[in-house]
Amino acid sequence: MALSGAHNDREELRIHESLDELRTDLADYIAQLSEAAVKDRGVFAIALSGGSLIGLMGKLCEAPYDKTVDWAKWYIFWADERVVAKNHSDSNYKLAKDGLLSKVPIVPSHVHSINDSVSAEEAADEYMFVIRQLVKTRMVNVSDVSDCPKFDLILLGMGPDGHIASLFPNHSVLNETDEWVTFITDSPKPPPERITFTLPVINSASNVAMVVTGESKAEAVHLAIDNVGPDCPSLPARLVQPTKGKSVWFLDKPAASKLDGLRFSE
Ligand SMILES: O=C1O[C@H](COP(=O)(O)O)[C@@H](O)[C@H](O)[C@H]1O
Repeated sequence: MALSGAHNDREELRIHESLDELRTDLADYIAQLSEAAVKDRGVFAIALSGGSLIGLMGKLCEAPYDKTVDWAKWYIFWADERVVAKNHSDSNYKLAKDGLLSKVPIVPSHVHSINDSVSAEEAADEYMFVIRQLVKTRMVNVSDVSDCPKFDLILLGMGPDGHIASLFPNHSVLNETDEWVTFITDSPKPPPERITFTLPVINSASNVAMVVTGESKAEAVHLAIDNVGPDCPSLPARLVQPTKGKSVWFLDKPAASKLDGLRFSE
């Protein structure tokens, strides 16, 4: 690892020499959290995002993880989803199914994707209902601070504009505090209709991982982590601050290249 450190006892920064090294560290991290949650509660409730994240999780399909992870105990959700058919190339579900879920022995009934045959608003409402039922049975834990679901792990990517899940900069969706899951119909990044976990749910998780690679994201990483400028408080990535949980940034060197105080020797 090029560098590993902590801003405070709840926020960790892991900067990797190579994507291969990042992939291995990410797989180790997820496997360890899965093992701990299964030991503690008998299940592991994990929420995925779309985009580059799924490719970076690829090592989980390989030895030793394919055999050592207790896949039957995984309950899978999406922190955000595009409102398109499940077989559409824009679907975050399809991305995860093709790249991960079809390659490991996940229980199909534990995979909680959105209803793709209703409107964005209805899909968000239905998804919240599904999560509510699983909170009642404690398949998903509940936060004692916010009464929100407390996922064991929420995995987030970040766009070059600093968006996470489908929470975009300066969008009114950032102010949603009543709902666990909400919808937008005007995403600046296509496709326009999406559903997304809200900030209170993300910040209620036990663990949040932000997995970000590439130079195009270096400026947003700098703004989010170095907390620069009071004028950009609505940068979504900056608003990820788990109330009681822990957050870890997984970065490669290009994504970390604009962080204050970091100079890498080649
Ligand atoms: O649209 C989305 O973008 C973000 C970031 O994607 P990336 O390809 O730049 O990593 C992703 O995290 C989110 O789930 C997705 O819907």
